[in-house]
Amino acid sequence: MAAMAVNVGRKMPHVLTVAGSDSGAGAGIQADIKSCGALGAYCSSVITAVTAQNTVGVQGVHPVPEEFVAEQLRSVLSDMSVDVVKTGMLPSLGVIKVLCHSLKEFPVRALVVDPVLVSTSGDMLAGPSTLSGYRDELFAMADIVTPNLKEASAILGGVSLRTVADMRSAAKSIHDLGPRNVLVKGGDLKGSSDATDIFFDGENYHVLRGSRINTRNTHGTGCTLASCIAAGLAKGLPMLQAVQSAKAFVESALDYSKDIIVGNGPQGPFDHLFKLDTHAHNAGTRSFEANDLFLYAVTDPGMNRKWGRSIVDAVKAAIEGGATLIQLREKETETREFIEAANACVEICHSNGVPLLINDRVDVALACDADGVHVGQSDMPVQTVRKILGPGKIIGVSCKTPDQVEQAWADGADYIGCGGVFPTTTKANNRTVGLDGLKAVCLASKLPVVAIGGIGTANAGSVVEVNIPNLKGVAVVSALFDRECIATEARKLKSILMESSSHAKISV
Ligand SMILES: Nc1ncnc2c1ncn2[C@@H]1O[C@H](COP(=O)(O)OP(=O)(O)OP(=O)(O)O)[C@@H](O)[C@H]1O
Ligand SMILES: Cc1ncc(CO)c(N)n1
Ligand SMILES: [Mg+2]
Repeated sequence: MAAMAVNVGRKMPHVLTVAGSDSGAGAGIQADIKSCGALGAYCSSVITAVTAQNTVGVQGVHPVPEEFVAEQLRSVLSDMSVDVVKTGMLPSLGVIKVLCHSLKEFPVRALVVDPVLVSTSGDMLAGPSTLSGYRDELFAMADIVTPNLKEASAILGGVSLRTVADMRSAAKSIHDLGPRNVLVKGGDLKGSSDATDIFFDGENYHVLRGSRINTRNTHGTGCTLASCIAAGLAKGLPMLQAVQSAKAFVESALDYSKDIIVGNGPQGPFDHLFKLDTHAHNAGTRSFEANDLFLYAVTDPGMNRKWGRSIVDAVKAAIEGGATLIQLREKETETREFIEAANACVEICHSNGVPLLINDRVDVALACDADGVHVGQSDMPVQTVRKILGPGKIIGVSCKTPDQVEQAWADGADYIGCGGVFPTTTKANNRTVGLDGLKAVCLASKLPVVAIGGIGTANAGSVVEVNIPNLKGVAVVSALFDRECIATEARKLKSILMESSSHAKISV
């Protein structure tokens, strides 16, 4: 006889969201799944409508037939031990009826109703009959209802809500419609310097104050808040605590994401997964800008020995003279000494806002938390470096040909070092590509390019005059580090680059 499937193990807190899909993924089902995931709850999803939506607005709405919403509800509720149901966009009275029917057949521990009526862009997300469905059917079953100001006003027949006192009386009136708790959200309260919501449990009012984050990235705050409340309840929090922690989550997510750029419209999404390790890692790392390549200084142990300088002193002087990026290229230095110097250089570079890269040695870059690594064609493959360093670090690759450039881009590099442009004594047996080779590489590259090899004050101008937009700078070794005063040479070189680039397209 076949054994019955028996579930032994851990039960995940489980939220079912019954909502619409947002193709832009900042709100709707997508926000709900990300929010629950971020808080450690499992989130299943019954889709009530598919919207064509972005950061500009809602371009189209395609409701899912009511019978098929019913079928999805049955599939999930009959099998998956849902703790809490959270609702978002319910496009018709029919869908509300189907949901109420399913909840009676398969009761859950709590019901969170976000009465989505209009998107922030002003587009209708619910039909005219929906409002009566909420009032007459769903609210009585709800543990909490979370209208924003416009929704609260619509639910109450169009009363105007302009102050926190108005929000209190709205919360009371909506409570009279049957839900156990009401949260009137003040995200849209005009002229408010904080973000105040009113929570009413039928007896007490709680004024929930938050800091207002100054950002355009607020698309989906309402969906996120309601999902976080649902996740909190699924994990066993009492209602007020679930609401308070949900509000704190939204505030942190908005703050973390206040400058992210996704889409060109007036209301961008935010990053629900900001607490992931990968994100924490990125947050501390300065993002790479192509202009960092402008005056790129590469250290050389032989030259430092010759002039009696430490790596750290050489780096300080290069930065003082205006170097925009430092690469430590220490082929012969002992690992212990290399790491000590690299740690000191990271500090100096970061306090001056200059990125520090390590040549070839991924282990040293990790050990000192440098900004990235520069590798040659016979060093560790770029894909492997990327895997080890993660998405936030800078990876540069030396390339001589368009094929190598294409490969570097496909493997996830951030910039190309092209050379030797001119003959050099710094690198033995290195084929010179010339200005023509440099040009071919720049034309083939989707990534920014820095020219390297035999470049100094005498010929830097001719490099700039190659005049291809993604040629972003020159990398130098001897021209700085094999000179008596590094800072003076760096200044001279920088002014030549600036002067030539004011005629060409290369720019700071
Ligand atoms: N700029 C902001 N800074 C901090 N908190 C905010 C901000 N905007 C909204 N909030 C908070 O986010 C939560 C959601 O409120 P909001 O009024 O934005 O909902 P909503 O209009 O339903 O959102 P949407 O429909 O865009 O998903 C509330 O707790 C609110 O106080
Ligand atoms: C699908 C969907 N649900 C809810 C909202 C409210 O933010 C939206 N914009 N889109
Ligand atoms: Mg909303």
